[in-house]
Amino acid sequence: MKIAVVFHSGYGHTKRLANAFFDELEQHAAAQNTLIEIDENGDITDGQWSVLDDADAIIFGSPTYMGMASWQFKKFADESSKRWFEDKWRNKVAGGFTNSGSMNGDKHSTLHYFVTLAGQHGMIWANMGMKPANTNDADRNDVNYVGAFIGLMAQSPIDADADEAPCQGDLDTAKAYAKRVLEVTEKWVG
Ligand SMILES: Cc1cc2nc3c(=O)[nH]c(=O)nc-3n(C[C@H](O)[C@H](O)[C@H](O)COP(=O)(O)O)c2cc1C
Repeated sequence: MKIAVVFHSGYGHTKRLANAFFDELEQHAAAQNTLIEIDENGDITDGQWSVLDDADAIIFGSPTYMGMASWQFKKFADESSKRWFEDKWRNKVAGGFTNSGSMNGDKHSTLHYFVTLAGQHGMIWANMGMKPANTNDADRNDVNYVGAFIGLMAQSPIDADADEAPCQGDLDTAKAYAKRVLEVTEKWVG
């Protein structure tokens, strides 16, 4: 099972989330994983494109900026059109995560964009497969306190450093989502 995580992070908070997700993938012997960071110019290397082409699952990640994925992620997504022409990513598993300053912050637009991107490539979307923590007893550090079903959402206060946000609950949610991606990929790849 080959799982690739490709993400952008302007200031390190989304990278902290990506690292938590990736660390959980690495706990599973059956998975061969690669973490790919889109650089400040919106680029990845030819070797990294090859890793994506060879993967069974590709997980997209970006901060939410002005209600959408960052322009660097969008540049990467536009570049992926070269794969679209050849159906290179067809039937790979896809998933995605985003992080933003507000609890809501229009993160849904970013995840929806990832779902659309995955659909254009003919990929199979892996949702969260877990309940939100939304009762009276719920705590900010509970798994899926931000409460998304479609993909992973995290929140980082805008004045928090990247070594303190997203909070542990969101990092635990990233780990739970990594398990979900492993489960879906294993079933799909067989
Ligand atoms: C250009 C820009 C636009 C932003 N737009 C939003 C937004 O639409 N919604 C939101 O909740 N936070 C927004 N934020 C806050 C970031 O999402 C937040 O600081 C996030 O943790 C940044 O992640 P990063 O460190 O991976 O870049 C914005 C920040 C920047 C710099």
